[in-house]
Amino acid sequence: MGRKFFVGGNWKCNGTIDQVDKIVKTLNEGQVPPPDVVEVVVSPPYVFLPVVKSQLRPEFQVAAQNCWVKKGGAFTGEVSAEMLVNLGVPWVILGHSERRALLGESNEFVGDKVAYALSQGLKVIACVGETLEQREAGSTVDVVAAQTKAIAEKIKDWSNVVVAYEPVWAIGTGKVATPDQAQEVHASLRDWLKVNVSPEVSESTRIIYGGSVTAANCKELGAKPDVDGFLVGGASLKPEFIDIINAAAVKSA
Ligand SMILES: O=C(CO)COP(=O)(O)O
Repeated sequence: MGRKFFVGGNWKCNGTIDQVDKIVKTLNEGQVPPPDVVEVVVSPPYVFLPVVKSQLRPEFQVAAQNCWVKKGGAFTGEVSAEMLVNLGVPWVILGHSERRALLGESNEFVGDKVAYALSQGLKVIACVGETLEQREAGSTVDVVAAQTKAIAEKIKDWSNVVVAYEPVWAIGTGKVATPDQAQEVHASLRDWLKVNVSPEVSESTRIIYGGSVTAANCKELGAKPDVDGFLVGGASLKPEFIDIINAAAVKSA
């Protein structure tokens, strides 16, 4: 079995209820390939999760953008994995570079979060990626390997994990990685999984690309053999997200 194409929309900290209604309407009306060809997951801010989940076409799923590292309790401002499960939210994005950089989430903390979320039955989109300085210093492969290792040390079962390679310099900048740059890192991540986890996990785990993905660049990126889909930021708030979902056709063609 091949890896099913995966398209995630990370809305980040954006939207009003009126805008959310509009985006959901656009998603619900869009022509997209069937669910056996592409898995679509949209990630609104927490406060909009219930309304999006209740209004979204049933074959699209929702994800939270974060969750707490362990069981809920006296952790003001946090949302626990248990709460997401309780609301029927199947997915969570963890380790996004904005949280790593702005909120100081370390590799180890992200590994703990991934392990806890999986233990509660959530599926995880785990983000890795290098900064511009790290790329220029030639350490891209080492950086993403270290981020992946911190997760691999804490989990055994990868079947509910999607890895999102999101180079920090490409996020929100309009500076997309070239298809070859993306393929190179995706292949190195897949090789890392093969050597350090197992050939089966390497073969079956989806590695998706994020960073300035648009309708204009998604087909070329998605055609690369180790690019199994996308995690889309800015363009996931726009009608072009439907075109990006349709890039799944490059794999099923
Ligand atoms: O961070 C991202 C998705 O998680 C990518 O954001 P942009 O698509 O806006 O560059």
